[in-house]
Amino acid sequence: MVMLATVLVGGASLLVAEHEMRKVIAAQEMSMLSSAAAYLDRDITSKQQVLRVLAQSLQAEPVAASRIQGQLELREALRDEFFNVTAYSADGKLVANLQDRRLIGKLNSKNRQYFHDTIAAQEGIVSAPFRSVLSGRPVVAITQPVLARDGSIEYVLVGTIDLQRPAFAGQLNALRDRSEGYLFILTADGTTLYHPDSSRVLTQSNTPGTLEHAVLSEPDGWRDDALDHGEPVLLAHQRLQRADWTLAVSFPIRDAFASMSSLRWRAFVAASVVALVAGLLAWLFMRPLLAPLYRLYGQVRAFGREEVDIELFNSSNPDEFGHLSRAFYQVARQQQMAERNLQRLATTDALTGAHNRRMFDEFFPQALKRAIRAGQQIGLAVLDIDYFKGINDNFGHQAGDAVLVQFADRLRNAVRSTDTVARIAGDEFVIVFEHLEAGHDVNLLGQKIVAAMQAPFEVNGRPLNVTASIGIALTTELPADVDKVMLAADQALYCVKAAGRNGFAVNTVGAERMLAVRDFGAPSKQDKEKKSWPSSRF
Ligand SMILES: Nc1nc2c(ncn2[C@@H]2O[C@H](COP(=O)(O)OP(=O)(O)OP(=O)(O)O)[C@@H](O)[C@H]2O)c(=O)[nH]1
Repeated sequence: MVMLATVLVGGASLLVAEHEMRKVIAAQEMSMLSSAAAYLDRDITSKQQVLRVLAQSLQAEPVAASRIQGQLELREALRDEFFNVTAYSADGKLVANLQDRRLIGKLNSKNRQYFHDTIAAQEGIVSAPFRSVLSGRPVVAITQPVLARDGSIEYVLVGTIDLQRPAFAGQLNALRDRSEGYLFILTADGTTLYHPDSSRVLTQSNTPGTLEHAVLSEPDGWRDDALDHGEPVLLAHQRLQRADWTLAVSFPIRDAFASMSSLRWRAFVAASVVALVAGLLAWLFMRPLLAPLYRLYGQVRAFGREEVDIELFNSSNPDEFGHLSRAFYQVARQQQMAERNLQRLATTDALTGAHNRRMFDEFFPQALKRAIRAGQQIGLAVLDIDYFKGINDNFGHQAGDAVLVQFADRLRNAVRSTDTVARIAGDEFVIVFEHLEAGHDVNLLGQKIVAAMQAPFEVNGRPLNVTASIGIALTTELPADVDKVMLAADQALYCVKAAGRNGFAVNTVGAERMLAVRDFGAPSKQDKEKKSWPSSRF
């Protein structure tokens, strides 16, 4: 992350720097072009001035055509300013030639464009570039008419500039202090007037997509998305004032940013090294800080495998890991309690608080297995409240509920804490007696329960006698299965009911006969009362 961030920030900074650098280079090139354009403007003006002075002197003191050659040769400034200077009569005949007087009278320029333009304009012009008939070199002509006293054109003076003369190119290139890229000059119609590649001079191109078109179609300025022979270049251009020439510079981006590319690479390497070292140091620094987090993670996983207790997370550490551990402790504890609550609701009878049928069905087979492993006897009592329907019918359903609650309480109080009381149906309860030693007097169990019901129950604020029938099964021989134990207890219960209720019977599992039935004999006075409860269904 640190490395990525460093490289991104470094890359973005270099991009911004490159962008700014382009602007700086473009500004430098534009300023150079302005200087070069001003220089050329001054140069053209100065050349025109030299011709104008000559023309004025010829107008002031008219001379014969044959004497003009002498006039030209007298003026040193003409040789300094021009490649050659010629003079033509109004009909185009060569009357003077500074370079070679032998050609006088042998040439006629009346069909040359610059001659026509000068005659038509009646003033000096700067011509389009053309190949000189005299020298065979690419030249530009600067003309100046010499007027007769009547105002007509008597002669035309023509000064030519050799476009490939080292002085011309040298002066321009001297203005540039860069070796990358090159400078070139175009005329308005796309003719190349100057180019370092001399074969390009006098060629014409102005089709869209070319460098020439890019230069001529836009106002003075620069752009950095032009292509010069497929190579991206920064293109700057500026028009002259004295001629319809445009100076332009093509500057290869690759060269311009050669130093930048190497800088970019070095910056990338440096940033990578710095980021690596920083990342390593950060890791070394963070590792001991994060160690408690890894420890906590291991403890949470161990807790998930139920290998450690939840209390392990009740940390007193005042740091972030302590907070995290305690937060986990609280959440896990709440969940544990919610689960326990759910478990309790699922296994408890909502009315009496005794265990319910589901709990009994799970619990009893396990209790049997435990007894088998311990080699102990196990007892199962099935209880049914006598004439309970009559209680509901005569005293109301709420009274029946109150009896059930009190009945369950009395059962729990009558047995040991290791014995389990459950309500398995309306008025049916069971008690599982565990840890019974061999020879245990089971009658005592039945008697204890019967005795617990002796005191009157309290229903609607009034005493009510409630009795129960109890069938007890005892496993004398192990193993014994659940169904057999239940059947033995049910048989015992049936016997008690058949004998008139309010008593208990004990049955051994798998035995042919009943072990004992406690028979209360004739129904007591209370039993008679119960039977006399007014109920059609009773
Ligand atoms: N109040 C109350 N009554 C219930 C509840 N569950 C079941 N009962 C009622 O308990 C009565 C049980 O009736 P029986 O099975 O005929 O038993 P009994 O009247 O005690 O008859 P014996 O067992 O033969 O003495 C039914 O009337 C049920 O409607 C309960 O949660 N609350």
